[in-house]
Amino acid sequence: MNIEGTPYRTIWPAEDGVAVEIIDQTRLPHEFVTVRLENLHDTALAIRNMLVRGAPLIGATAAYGVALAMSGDASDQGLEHACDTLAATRPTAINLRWALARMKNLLLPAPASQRAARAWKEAAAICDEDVNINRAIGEHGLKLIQRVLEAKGGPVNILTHCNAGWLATVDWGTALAPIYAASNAGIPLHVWVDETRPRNQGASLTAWELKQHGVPHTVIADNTGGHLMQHGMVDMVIVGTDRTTACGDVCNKIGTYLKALAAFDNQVPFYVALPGPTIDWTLEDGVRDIPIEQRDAEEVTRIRGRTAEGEIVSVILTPPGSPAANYAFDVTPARLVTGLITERGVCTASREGLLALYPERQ
Ligand SMILES: CSC[C@@H](O)[C@@H](O)C(=O)COP(=O)(O)O
Repeated sequence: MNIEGTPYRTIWPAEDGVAVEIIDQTRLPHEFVTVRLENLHDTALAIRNMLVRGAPLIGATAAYGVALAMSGDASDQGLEHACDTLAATRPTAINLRWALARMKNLLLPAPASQRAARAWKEAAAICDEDVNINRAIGEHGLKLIQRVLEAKGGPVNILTHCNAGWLATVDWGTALAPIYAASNAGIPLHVWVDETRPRNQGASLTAWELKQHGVPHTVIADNTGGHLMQHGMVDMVIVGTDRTTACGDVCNKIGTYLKALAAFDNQVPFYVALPGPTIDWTLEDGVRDIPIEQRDAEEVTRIRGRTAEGEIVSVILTPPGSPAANYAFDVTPARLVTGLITERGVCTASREGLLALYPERQ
């Protein structure tokens, strides 16, 4: 992705080779700031405080966190400590655990003297794989968008929730990858961007990305999607996911389930784009089994933005003393999902559908 003409990924090793650099996503869309992560502590804080977020990027960052930790203490205890610390940062996105398991399986049998070098190489490989996976998701999703174009003409109106774009991954994104592929192919399209309270990843991040790429879009309040669907103003929904079960239940940013219900009621196709590492093959029933992160109530009671004078401030929305709850994710049952867009193709949201694409998981 190009930012003002400069190609960027969301995470990269620093030039001096002893740190990692990220884009601080808490500062967007008002300021573009990069931050150096120097050690395990910095990395864990960056994930927990959501300087980096989005399931695939959390996984990639955790892999680099292990590499940074190995550069300091490459003992067995050092490795255990790094993996435990990073695993405790956020509970829902399975990519975090997937990346840590991959690093641990690689590093544990290796001599301590070789662990740091191997960890840096593996973290870079995870990042490169993520980019290739997302590019492939884009190509498969593009065909779905092309079909809508052929059926009804343009522009194709796509609704998305949260940010599952290049900022949520190393590059390209998952839900936004087909949109970028379609835009690059010259397909006329328009994206409805759910603001995605409480942290506003849609209004702050998705809108910013789409603007950088020149994709026409409109930010809407979270409750608007149902109305638009009733009036034929949404041709398809594409969202990302933080964890999808082996049976195709999809966990994603809070509010996704309500969009799926509205889409189902209005016969609007509801697609979920995901890389293989987001599938949790150990779980079946997503509503019952996926741990849902609960974050600080202040994310609900306050809102952050820029004043007319250019100052970035946080203001209070609620009466003093009103309690608030902040469930960060919800689960959309497979029966509401039209299809899963993966790097290996599109399948039904079902065990059979997923196994047809990932037969090695039989
Ligand atoms: C490609 S990212 C898919 C999901 O991670 C995304 O939709 C999402 O819910 C992100 O949540 P966040 O809390 O911002 O990390």
